[in-house]
Amino acid sequence: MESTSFDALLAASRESARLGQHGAGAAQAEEALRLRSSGEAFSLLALHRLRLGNLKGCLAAGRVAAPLLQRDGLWAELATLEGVQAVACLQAEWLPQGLMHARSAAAAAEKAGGGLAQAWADCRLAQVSHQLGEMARASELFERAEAVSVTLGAPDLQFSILHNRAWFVVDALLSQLPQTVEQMTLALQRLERAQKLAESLGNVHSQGICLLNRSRLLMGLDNAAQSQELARRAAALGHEHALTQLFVGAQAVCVEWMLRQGQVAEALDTLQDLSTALPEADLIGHIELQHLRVKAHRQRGEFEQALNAFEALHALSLRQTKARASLQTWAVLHQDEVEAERTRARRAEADADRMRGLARQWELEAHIDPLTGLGNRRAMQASLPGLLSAVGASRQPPMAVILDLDHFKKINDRHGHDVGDQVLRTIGQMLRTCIRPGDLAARLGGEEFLLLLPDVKADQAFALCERLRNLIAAHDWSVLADGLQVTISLGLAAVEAGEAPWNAADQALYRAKAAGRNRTELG
Ligand SMILES: Nc1nc2c(ncn2[C@@H]2O[C@H](COP(=O)(O)OP(=O)(O)OP(=O)(O)O)[C@@H](O)[C@H]2O)c(=O)[nH]1
Repeated sequence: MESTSFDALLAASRESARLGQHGAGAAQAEEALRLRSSGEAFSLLALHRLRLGNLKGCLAAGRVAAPLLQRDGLWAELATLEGVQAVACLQAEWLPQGLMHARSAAAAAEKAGGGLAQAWADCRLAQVSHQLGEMARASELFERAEAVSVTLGAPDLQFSILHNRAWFVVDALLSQLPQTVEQMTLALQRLERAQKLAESLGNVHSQGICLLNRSRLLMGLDNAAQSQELARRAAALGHEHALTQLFVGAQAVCVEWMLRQGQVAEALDTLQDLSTALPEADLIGHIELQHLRVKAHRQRGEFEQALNAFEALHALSLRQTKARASLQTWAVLHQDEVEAERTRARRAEADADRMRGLARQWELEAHIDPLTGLGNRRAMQASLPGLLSAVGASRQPPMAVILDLDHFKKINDRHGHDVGDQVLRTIGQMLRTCIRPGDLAARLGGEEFLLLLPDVKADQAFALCERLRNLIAAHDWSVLADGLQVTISLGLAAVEAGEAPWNAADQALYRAKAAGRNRTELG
């Protein structure tokens, strides 16, 4: 039950990742982790948190996930996770760690084997290389990864490569670095291709960021009308799927357009609404809005307000620098926290293992007769549907044999209860050795045993009964007690569908007892 809901939550979180619905995906991964500690669930959580802009949370989940995936030899999953962490480090401008994670991704991908994991790792390494200013290396890696993604038909990887290559141009544009028309046009083409892939994948997050970045590039190329159209579509997607960063980014493009149109009052009103909507922690978003506010006041000649806005912008930038610096030291400072999380994860897993072990043992005990080690009545009832469904092929119902010790009360009375127990145990062993691998033997209770024999004709089953009866009668029981003799009576009949599947065998046994015992009767 628990494992079913865990598996379902994990699958749902994976599906949310595929569809770019990261708010829901993070909640599903967290819910799954409440049931069981799992490298895959932590890894999904890291991905969702990255997409939601929670970089610290992403890295925290990643640090717990990595050793679990490594322990289980899930190299492809580990490569993906390392790639996600590399991207988180890049977003925090923590390049050395980004490089480390990208290299770990490549190492894990090599262990995983197969071109796809390696191509993803190349893509991550390319992103880091670009950020480090190694443009030629970045292009080479991107091209190698792209060739693999096309050959293997991996549209999500293709999307990532196209989008990342275009993003470098958009990023430079946002940082007010001049870009050539050729660079912007090429980036736009890549994003158009990426957009088609995102649509075919049905991933709303990917579609949204494509629309947004296309609208930013179009603004850079002074194609305002089309830029507005795309920004509005991106904002609608962001609003519909609670992707706040997307929504605010797209609205910021609209504000930019209002400013170009001279609609300054409207632009300032919209900026106010956006600041309220954006979570305080989203510094990048607030900085973008504040940039626009400075621009708006300057445009209207409100230099004092522009100066105030600029000071606020400066304060935000300072906070961002501090946040980035603190994120860089965070991993070191919070080593204890991470360790505690790991210990908790290990303990939860050990607890879950123990509970699973106990459950298995209880399940087993509930079906086993402790005296003989044979199955009990419950075990027989549980295996009956399987036996009967196999009947279809052979068209022959299993034979049931009920076997009962003769005058067992006298044995107990004369030789003691312990000897009686020994007799029952010995009979259990004899039954076990006499039946074929597909046959079932159980102790129904007291001195009564049941055999279920699939794929056997009545005369063969009768012969087995007689062999057993003679074996038991001829056995040297005196090793257990002086003068001890044991015989059995057997009733044999085909298993019947319905409430009392071995009723006919029971009736036959009754006749065997009535006819003088130590004999087999066929029902
Ligand atoms: N030693 C021992 N005796 C048991 C166990 N379970 C049931 N018995 C005894 O088995 C005896 C069964 O007696 P009855 O039902 O009269 O049957 P019987 O003496 O074998 O007579 P028939 O079946 O008519 O031949 C009772 O005395 C029970 O106490 C057990 O686990 N160990």
